[in-house]
Amino acid sequence: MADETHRPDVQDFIDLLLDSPAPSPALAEVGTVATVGDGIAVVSGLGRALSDELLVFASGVRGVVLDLEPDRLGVVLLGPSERVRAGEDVWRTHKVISVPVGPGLVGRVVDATGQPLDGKGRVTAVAERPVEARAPDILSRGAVKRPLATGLKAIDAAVPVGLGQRELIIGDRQTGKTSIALDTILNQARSEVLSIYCAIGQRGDAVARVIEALRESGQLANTIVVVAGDEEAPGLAYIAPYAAMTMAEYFADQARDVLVVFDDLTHHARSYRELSLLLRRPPGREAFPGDIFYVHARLLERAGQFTEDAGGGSITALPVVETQAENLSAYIPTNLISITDGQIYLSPRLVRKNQFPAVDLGVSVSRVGGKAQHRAFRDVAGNLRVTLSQFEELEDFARFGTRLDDATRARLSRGAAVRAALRQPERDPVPAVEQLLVLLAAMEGMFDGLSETEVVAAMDSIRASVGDALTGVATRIARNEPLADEDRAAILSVARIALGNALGKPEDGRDADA
Ligand SMILES: Nc1ncnc2c1ncn2[C@@H]1O[C@H](COP(=O)(O)OP(=O)(O)OP(=O)(O)O)[C@@H](O)[C@H]1O
Repeated sequence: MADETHRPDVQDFIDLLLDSPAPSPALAEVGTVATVGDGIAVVSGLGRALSDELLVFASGVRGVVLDLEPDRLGVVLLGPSERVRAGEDVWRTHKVISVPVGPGLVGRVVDATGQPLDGKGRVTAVAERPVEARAPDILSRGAVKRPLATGLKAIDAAVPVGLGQRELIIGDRQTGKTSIALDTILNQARSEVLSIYCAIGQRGDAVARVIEALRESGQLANTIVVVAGDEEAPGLAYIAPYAAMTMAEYFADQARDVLVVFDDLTHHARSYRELSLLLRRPPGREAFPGDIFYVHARLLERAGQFTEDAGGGSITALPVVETQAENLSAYIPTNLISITDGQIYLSPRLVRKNQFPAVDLGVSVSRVGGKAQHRAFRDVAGNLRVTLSQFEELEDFARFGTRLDDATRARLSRGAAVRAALRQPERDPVPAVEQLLVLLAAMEGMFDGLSETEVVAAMDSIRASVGDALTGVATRIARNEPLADEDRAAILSVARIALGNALGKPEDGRDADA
């Protein structure tokens, strides 16, 4: 009897269900870590996860799905793998890996996920955008026709770079690759171009030096620094350049010109190779996975000059790649040479001669920049390459102690003077007018026969003498007009006086000597 009185009536049960708050179904897809190590985790039980989806581990580490297989996921970790344990839970986020974008990033040092590394507090973002994006189509692209001034005589005169171009900086270790990229960023203090420096797999002290140089010059305020160091998870190094490109795209959409430096893609390729081998993808040439070309092509294809309809901005990419023993035909360098619109090759031979920047003009080329070069430069620098290549040939020949005729000797002395004029210390980008003055003076033979110290003194004096006399020339250069004969004459007369002052002799002192 007692049992019967306590048995809940079916109607009561239904009433209870109806009175209770409506059940809210929540979809929690949880998987488990099967194995973990070296920046990779294999996760099971998340059969519906998508490629590039962000996953969150119970330990707080995040990861990106790179491999989709029926019974397991290959996940690249974006944090230390030591924190992740086999057997721990993993959740789907239903989001692809994204980074914050917006003006709040300018002047900041952030990691590959956009989190601050400079201790200046949270980054204020306008939005979050996926790190992977489709490259703009052909109709959204315009011609590269505006110059990007690097402030380096050897580059602006002979291997000019245009806004929206992809120019590779290539060379052996310690040939000055980073210095060229950094000087180009420093020179943007004279322009409206916004810079992004993306350090991939570099030692902390090397990155700290770059940040210090940017801070000292005040250019950090106009630059975003994205860092994925060599001590961090290889997954961060892998996504860093894509994250930097996403940040650049935000500004290009607002019609801004952006310069992005990837320093360097050799480390990027190595990180991707490491991840791919750990994920047991089949290795190809030099053990790189088969899609390594696509990895770099889809990154650099996102750069360009865009039409008004597509935002009107531009993204100029300066990827850096390291060669070994000057082998330009190694796998990653040849891939990048074929993806980019030209390369600036830095030669150890010139480094040994203390010729900095060590740009080898015989091997360097700019496939589109010539159209973007200032017209004034085209006039002056047209013969530069020829003069230098003839000089280098003769220089080798003259080493045998052959007796030389006067014409050959004159050519040698002109070549040596022009090469000396291309020298430039680090962190000292030169404005266009000053470059023109120095190059015109050298090409006209004003430095012939001078010692190296004399050429340096002469160049300093010439640069210091750019004043009111040349304002007209400066304006015409800025307006991209060619040099008139009067301009050349004005430049040469200013240069001649400056040269006389530098050598302690009025006018051209060498005549007085004779
Ligand atoms: N214009 C210059 N004048 C004098 N020295 C320079 C110049 N440019 C670079 N150097 C020197 O050359 C060395 C190498 O420079 P840098 O670090 O830029 O080369 P890198 O090729 O990027 O090196 P890494 O292989 O380590 O990446 C540095 O000691 C630097 O001070």
